[in-house]
Amino acid sequence: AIHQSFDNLSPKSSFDFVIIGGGTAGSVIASRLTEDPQFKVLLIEAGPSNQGILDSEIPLLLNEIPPTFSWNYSTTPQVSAGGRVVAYPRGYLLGGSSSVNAMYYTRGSSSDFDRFANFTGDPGWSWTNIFPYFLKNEKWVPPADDHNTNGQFNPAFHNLKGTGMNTVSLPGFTQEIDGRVLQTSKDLASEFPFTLDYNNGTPLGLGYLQSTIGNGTRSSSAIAYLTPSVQARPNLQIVLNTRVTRVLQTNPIGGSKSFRQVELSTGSKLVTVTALKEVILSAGSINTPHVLLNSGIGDKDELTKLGISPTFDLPSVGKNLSDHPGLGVSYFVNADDTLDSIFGNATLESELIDEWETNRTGPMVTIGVNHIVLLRIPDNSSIFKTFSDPSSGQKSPHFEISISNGAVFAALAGHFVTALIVHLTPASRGSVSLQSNNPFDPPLINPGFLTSQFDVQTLKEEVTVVKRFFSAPAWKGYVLQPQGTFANTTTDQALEEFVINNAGTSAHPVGTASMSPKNANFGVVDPDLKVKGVQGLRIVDASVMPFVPAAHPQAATYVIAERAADLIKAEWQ
Ligand SMILES: Cc1cc2nc3c(=O)[nH]c(=O)nc-3n(C[C@H](O)[C@H](O)[C@H](O)COP(=O)(O)OP(=O)(O)OC[C@H]3O[C@@H](n4cnc5c(N)ncnc54)[C@H](O)[C@@H]3O)c2cc1C
Repeated sequence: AIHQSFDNLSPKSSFDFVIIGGGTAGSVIASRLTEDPQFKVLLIEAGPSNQGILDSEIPLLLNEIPPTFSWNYSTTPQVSAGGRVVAYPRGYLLGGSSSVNAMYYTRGSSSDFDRFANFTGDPGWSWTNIFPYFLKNEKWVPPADDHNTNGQFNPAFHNLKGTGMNTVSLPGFTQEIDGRVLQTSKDLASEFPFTLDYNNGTPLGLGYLQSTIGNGTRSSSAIAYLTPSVQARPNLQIVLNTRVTRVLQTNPIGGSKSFRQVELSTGSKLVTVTALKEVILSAGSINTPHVLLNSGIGDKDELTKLGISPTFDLPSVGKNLSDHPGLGVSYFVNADDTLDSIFGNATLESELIDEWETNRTGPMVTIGVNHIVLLRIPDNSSIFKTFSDPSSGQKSPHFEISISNGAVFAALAGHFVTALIVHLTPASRGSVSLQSNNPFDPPLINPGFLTSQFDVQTLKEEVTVVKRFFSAPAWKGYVLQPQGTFANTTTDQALEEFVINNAGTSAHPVGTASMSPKNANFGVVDPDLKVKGVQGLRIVDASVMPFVPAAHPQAATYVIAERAADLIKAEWQ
């Protein structure tokens, strides 16, 4: 059942597992654990339901999702990025960030997962062992326009059997620029070669975007895993609009501290609920360390300074924040049929929403990006004379370029083509910390953007690669002058200033409750995702990744959650 408030829950209820956060990972865990009727599960979500939010359902309207469904965080001033305070979106509703994200489905490279395995000493995280979980999560479906997809993906790497959960598809609406994008992979084949499927473990080249979209509609963790039949399970209770403030100590087990109790706010008062088996913290890369630190689990000296009694000294909590800095550059184009026409014209937008509601067709069924390019900085680049390569391997990209038929991610007057750069291998690291001992105060989020010169120098190089992309013959007569301050990036210094003044978040934070080897004196969780040194508390969300993968991280989050569900079931069944 779904409850709008904690007060609606029967006071007699008892739970084997209490999951904090009904987001991307938390919804997977709730769904998988309650497949076993013997497990009673409580899922607590701070935000409201995901139902009936049109801007969340319609892919192209992702930027119009109201701020009521975000935690509305922002960063601390980013000293190496012009002192700017950067908005930091996080989903605040059932499905979490999967209900508000941009729906890119990118798994990362095989070496990203092999690095997880080597770093943690657990072969279970390797690409080979994780691959079945991609197929367990993914439900490959035809695109919204049902076009022939031969030559646009490799079926060998996907689950076409209908047994998966999360719908994934190719773009269901052709953009006017698609032919030019594909022609660029021929015009400049050595730099931008076509790849049939970037989700095959070696994501290098220009390929068709795969998205978590089915029938022209967003697929989120809530939609895919908390279906009406899952919600109807007698062993699952979902409580919305309920914020967890802390995890509390329960009786020690085998001489170790135990944290099986959850403190939450009903809106008017703080109450507790205790798990018989485990508390699973799935509040995401920002709020998971926030809950831990408020609970006294973190660096004991830092907590003491804030007036919080340390309950367990774990200095790595909130450290190692890794995010992909990104930026967009646009060119004016010699056309008037770009996506910009839609956003400047309320009548047209509403007609296209009507088309979407009636047929699930038209431009609303995509995110406005049909192709992405995944590339490495060449080995002989002078950058590597100064910096070591932070990528996970030779077949793993350093950056991604998405090509969009408009300035879809910015409100600009005119007609544009846009390249969105995601710098996939940041060397900078940041942190999540507390500003006070009040659990309702937002955390201090410092991604440390551009604190490593590697990130500045590679982003400069990445912008230069975009310029080469649009210099291909395919764009002749179509691409006009660069838009805004991008037009001024004709000198090295101006390019550097452009990067420093424009790089922002791709909303991909990970690493703040990182896995580490079982007996390591750093890290937050063991490879089985149990919090180090304590009992009854596990973390399952993007925060456990020790390195940010060379990909938008929802696919990695899904497979981590799928494997975690198996680990938890194996332990308690
Ligand atoms: C705007 C945006 C665009 C993105 N685009 C993409 C993309 O295109 N492709 C991609 O792969 N990735 C994308 N990402 C990243 C991806 O969505 C996340 O990495 C992933 O969803 C994280 O999953 P999670 O389970 O760790 O956290 P979340 O999905 O954020 O879940 C955390 C949940 O916990 C709840 N919660 C937090 N604190 C508490 C508390 N104290 N009490 C109760 N509940 C709490 C939250 O409300 C939320 O529902 C994007 C993210 C954002 C925000």
